[in-house]
Amino acid sequence: MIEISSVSRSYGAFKALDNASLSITKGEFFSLLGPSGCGKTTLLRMIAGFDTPTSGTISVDGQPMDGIPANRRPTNMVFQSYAIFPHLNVAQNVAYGLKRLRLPSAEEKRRVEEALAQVSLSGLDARGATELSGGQRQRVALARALVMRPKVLLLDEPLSALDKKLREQMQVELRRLQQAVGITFVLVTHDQYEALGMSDRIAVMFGGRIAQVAAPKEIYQRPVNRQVADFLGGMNFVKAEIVEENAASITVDTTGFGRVRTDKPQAFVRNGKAATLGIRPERLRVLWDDATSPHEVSGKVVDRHYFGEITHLIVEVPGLEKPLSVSETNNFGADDIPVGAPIRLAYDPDALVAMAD
Ligand SMILES: Nc1ncnc2c1ncn2[C@@H]1O[C@H](COP(=O)(O)OP(=O)(O)OP(=O)(O)O)[C@@H](O)[C@H]1O
Repeated sequence: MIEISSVSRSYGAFKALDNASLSITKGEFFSLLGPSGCGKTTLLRMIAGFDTPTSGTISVDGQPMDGIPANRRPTNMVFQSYAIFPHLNVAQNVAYGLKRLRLPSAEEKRRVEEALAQVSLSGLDARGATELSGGQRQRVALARALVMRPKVLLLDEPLSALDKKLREQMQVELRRLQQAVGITFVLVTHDQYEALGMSDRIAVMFGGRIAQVAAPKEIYQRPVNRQVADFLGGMNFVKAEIVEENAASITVDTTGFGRVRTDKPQAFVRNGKAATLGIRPERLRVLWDDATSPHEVSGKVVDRHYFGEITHLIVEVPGLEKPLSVSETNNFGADDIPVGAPIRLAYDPDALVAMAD
């Protein structure tokens, strides 16, 4: 559907995007995720036609986009700032782009109503654009893009202006909307929860380069390197040495977790013998009383942070350079474990991931 082939974008000597290649499938909800300045907006703008690659090509539906202006592309963009016209009402805002198509007025009205229904704004046609909540403004911006029936909807941090509750609600709605209309969505975000929760696949970017492209679970559980692992949430890193590597798995030696064989993450490229073994804090579980596990480490609680439904325990384990961070639910009383207490932790070997250094 969208083919991005060796695309770079330089501003003077600075490479905002460095040789990015990517295939986005028809009907996919695809996210570009990365920290500020990693080049994700630059890539989105080039798909939209608001910017031009310095080298490389972008095709949509098999058609190269070189030289095709934004308004002639089968794409439509929803901006972070909404860019809603304050002097027009809701229906006029949504109809704005349609004017150029010179549709019969009944047909135009029908399409506006359809788009408003898609974003759950039916009945607000006559409302002034300034008389809307943040969430409603966001919906108008979406309806205005959808009414053009694009093949691809490009969304540049569309939810970043909303407060947390509303943002979470809109994430669910946006995902539902995408599934209902079946249009390919490409979303730019720096919020890992947003990307994990909404996407079919995610491209994680750093410094103008694509580090990993995979489904949310794969990205979260099998990050290719520490940078990706870190960006997607908490991760314990343990020093490791590669003893064997084949097409499907990697075997590493560690202190603390011993010799571990893990599935190989996609696009794993080793750099000598040194590697890192990672385990997410929620994949370490407290072993209570006499419970045992074939896979356990033991240590001492050195700090504790309470977060309502969960507690973060910081556990020093002999032989490990850094204490382990453990995220345990408070169902069983993790919030009552005192600092200084001895503790045993169980883990599933499948939760361990070897990463390139
Ligand atoms: N017109 C421009 N001239 C010079 N540098 C630019 C220009 N546009 C973007 N850049 C630089 O290119 C890099 C990538 O910018 P881009 O907007 O793609 O980042 P981003 O990942 O979307 O970040 P953010 O989340 O902050 O928007 C940044 O370092 C930015 O300063």
